Amino acid sequence: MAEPAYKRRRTNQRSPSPPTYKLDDDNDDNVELYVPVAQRRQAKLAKLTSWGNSSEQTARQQQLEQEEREDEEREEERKREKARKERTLLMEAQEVHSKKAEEDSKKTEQEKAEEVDAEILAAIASRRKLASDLELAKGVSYADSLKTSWRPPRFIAARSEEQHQRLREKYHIIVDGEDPPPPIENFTDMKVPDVLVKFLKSKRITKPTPIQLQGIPTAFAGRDMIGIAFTGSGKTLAFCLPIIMFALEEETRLPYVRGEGPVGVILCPSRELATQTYENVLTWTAAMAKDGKYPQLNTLLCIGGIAMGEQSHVLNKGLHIVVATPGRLIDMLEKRRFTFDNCKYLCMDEADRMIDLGFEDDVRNIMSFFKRQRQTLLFSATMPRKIQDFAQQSLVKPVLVNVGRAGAANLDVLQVVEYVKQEAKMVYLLECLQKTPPPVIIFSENKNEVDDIQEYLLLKGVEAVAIHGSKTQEERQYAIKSFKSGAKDVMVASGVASKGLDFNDIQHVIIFSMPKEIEDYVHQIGRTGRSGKTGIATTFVNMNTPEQTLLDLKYLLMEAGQKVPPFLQSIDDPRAAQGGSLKGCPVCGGLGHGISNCPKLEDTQRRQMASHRGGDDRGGGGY
Ligand SMILES: Nc1ncnc2c1ncn2[C@@H]1O[C@H](COP(=O)(O)OP(=O)(O)OP(=O)(O)O)[C@@H](O)[C@H]1O
Repeated sequence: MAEPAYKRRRTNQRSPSPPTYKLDDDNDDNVELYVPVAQRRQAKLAKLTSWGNSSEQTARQQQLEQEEREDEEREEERKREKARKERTLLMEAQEVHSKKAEEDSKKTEQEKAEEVDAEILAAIASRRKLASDLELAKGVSYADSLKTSWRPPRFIAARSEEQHQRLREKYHIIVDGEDPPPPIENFTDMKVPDVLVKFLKSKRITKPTPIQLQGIPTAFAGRDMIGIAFTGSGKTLAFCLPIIMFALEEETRLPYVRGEGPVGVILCPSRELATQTYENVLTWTAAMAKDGKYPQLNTLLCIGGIAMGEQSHVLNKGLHIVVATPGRLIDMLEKRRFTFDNCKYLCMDEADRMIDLGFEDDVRNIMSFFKRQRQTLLFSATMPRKIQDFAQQSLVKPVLVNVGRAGAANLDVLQVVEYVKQEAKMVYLLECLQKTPPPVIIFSENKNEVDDIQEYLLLKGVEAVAIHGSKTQEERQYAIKSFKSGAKDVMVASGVASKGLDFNDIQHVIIFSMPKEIEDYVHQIGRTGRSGKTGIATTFVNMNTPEQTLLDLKYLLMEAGQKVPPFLQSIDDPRAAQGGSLKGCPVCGGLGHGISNCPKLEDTQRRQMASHRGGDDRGGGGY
């Protein structure tokens, strides 16, 4: 009687068969069960010798031995095949690895560094477009620039593109973008009203500077633009004139009444810069209204630290132009003190600084108050490639107008770099002040040091005022006013006063402590040598100045054809030893380092981390 199946299974469990192994894990259909040779031989021998006479058994024995030899050979072959397979995989892996190593070894250190730089740049380039949240959410994008009624004079429009290009080359203007408007060499041909041309002449502004010559026609034509030109080259007029002309056109067509406007807004990263731009706009609009031929335009200064009640007389009329810092502007828009329902023009001065200072979201917020397409203009003396690329994506058919390398120093400034020991700085400062007559600006990176320098100078009988971020709005205004009017000879300032401020005929800029970021240095020395005049900048460096900064400085001096002192000459660029070209940093424009060593990037990341932790680390006094 056959045993029940469950019992047989139990028996098998008690005397288990020898273990079997799969040879080929990848293919279950062809599984070949492997029984070790010794076991196979023993089983076979027992089977063959268990029957027949002795000669038959001997013959079977020999046959068995023969089979065993064949088995062994097969076994050897199987082992060799297995080893071959394993070796091939290993070798393949090794080959791939050594090929990559060979390719890597062919790359210069410079190429490897460039690859790393490109990776870092790609990682930080993931910004959102500079557009309003509504536009972003709805995917609204405009295909065409804003239409304006301005046309260049016929004789200029009739010129060929080659002729335009020759003119640009004459003034070292580089333009980029589709179908750029023509450069125009005088204000009258730009169709600027005679009264304003006369007024500008009275201020010794007779011929447009290169950025004006290409930038004003570009803005008049309604094109979005990025304008880059060195410090003191007249960017303010280039972006104020178009807004004034658009406002005039609107007001002439149908006068603005209370609650209407503005036509356009100019955004600045600091209160001081906004105040200065506002004063320029007031001067130019007043000059036009003076002879009664043109209507009076109303301009509002919208910055933190001043009571808006003071300006209620402007808000009680139709409003044409607003000059603002981001924080106060948002506040006013949210309170609906005015709206951007008919606003068509947005200009950001020192646009890169605005983004650097963390105003990117504020700018986007401001954009969301626009109800229709706007013309957007971004201006700066230093606009590194990273911000240019990012900004270009946010504009409509933009024209890039570039006069000189973004971040290059103004060639009208004689740059002198001196090695001065920390403890000798104060005394040497007095000696340095003798180089030129006043007015002189002294820059320091540190607020306490600004105060110390002012105190020291006052003790020595020098009429000095001081300005930095911890001063009250009144103190800041007093310092600027008394220095501008000539009542004070020396202004001691921290970085806040450096960018964009236009003081009359500064003879000498002394940089008491060299800023870490070379862009700041470019802006600081740029307070002299403005509107075609020459000036001197003396910079103190010593062993406290980071080598990286000194290297940036060395290259900047070389680029500007300035004297490089021996202690700077002796600093070697570690990148030079690695071969290849020494490109400027795309984040800050510094020529002495790549992106991986960028102090500005480090600083931005530090600030971002601080703001993630909840701190508001924004500087610049933009509110
Ligand atoms: N076409 C011109 N001819 C002569 N002087 C001019 C001209 N345009 C502007 N200026 C004068 O040049 C000075 C510097 O101009 P502005 O402040 O606009 O420079 P900027 O390019 O904005 O400099 P920054 O980058 O430092 O802000 C001003 O005093 C201005 O009146």
